[in-house]
Amino acid sequence: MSGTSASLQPPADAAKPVRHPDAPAPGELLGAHYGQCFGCGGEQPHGLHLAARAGEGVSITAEFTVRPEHQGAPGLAHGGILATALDETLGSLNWLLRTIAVTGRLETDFVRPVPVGTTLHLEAEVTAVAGRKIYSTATGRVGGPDGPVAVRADALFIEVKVEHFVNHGREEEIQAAMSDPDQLRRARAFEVNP
Ligand SMILES: CCCCCCCCCCCCCCCC(=O)SCCNC(=O)CCNC(=O)[C@H](O)C(C)(C)COP(=O)(O)OP(=O)(O)OC[C@H]1O[C@@H](n2cnc3c(N)ncnc32)[C@H](O)[C@@H]1OP(=O)(O)O
Repeated sequence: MSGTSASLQPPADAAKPVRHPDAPAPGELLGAHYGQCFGCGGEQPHGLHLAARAGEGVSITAEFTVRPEHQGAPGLAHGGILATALDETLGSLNWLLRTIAVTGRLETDFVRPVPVGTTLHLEAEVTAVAGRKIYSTATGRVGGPDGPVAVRADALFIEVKVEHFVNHGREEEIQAAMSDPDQLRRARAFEVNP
């Protein structure tokens, strides 16, 4: 079964997304926005280590290989992990808009089981923007970028100020992120939404 709830339908006056002039070029790897991020961080041993690449327009491609620590049923990826991979890919789109945003709603269809060892080929794009609301959609395919769809999602991200993280995040991680020597990650965290 698939379908999208009313809150994921952009309003009639929604705008087309506009790629930021300083967005990474198509084909360029985005890198992690935070080393400890479970989705993309390289310092997170059990994380997904998802590698996202800028596409044309406001689109992203990404890959994630299911490891044994990502199982739900024996030999199969946990559904929540697959939803995380979709969420992370969708979240990466916001860097192409140069907007900081968090997931408000994520609706996921699980179409096929995904065995351990499989590489999930993800594709996501922003479909519309209405004020602070960013509407986007993603698929994850198996067997190659043109293989059958195993998972798909529609999402609503909401633009936030950096204070969202500073006010709600645990102090020690916020301080560490603020002094991250990686200039690009600092820029993604602090300069996109002054
Ligand atoms: C110092 C270190 C910095 C680090 C910098 C890092 C930067 C890069 C980090 C990115 C990280 C990526 C990782 C992957 C993406 C996550 O996983 S993000 C984590 C998961 N998400 C969250 O934790 C969000 C938790 N929720 C919230 O904080 C609040 O509910 C929100 C989403 C900010 C919204 O609250 P709000 O700002 O008060 O906005 P609100 O007025 O309620 O809603 C605004 C509009 O959105 C609509 N809306 C809000 N929620 C929903 C919903 N669930 N369903 C439908 N509509 C909704 C409202 O109806 C409203 O619509 P309009 O009335 O304007 O038409």
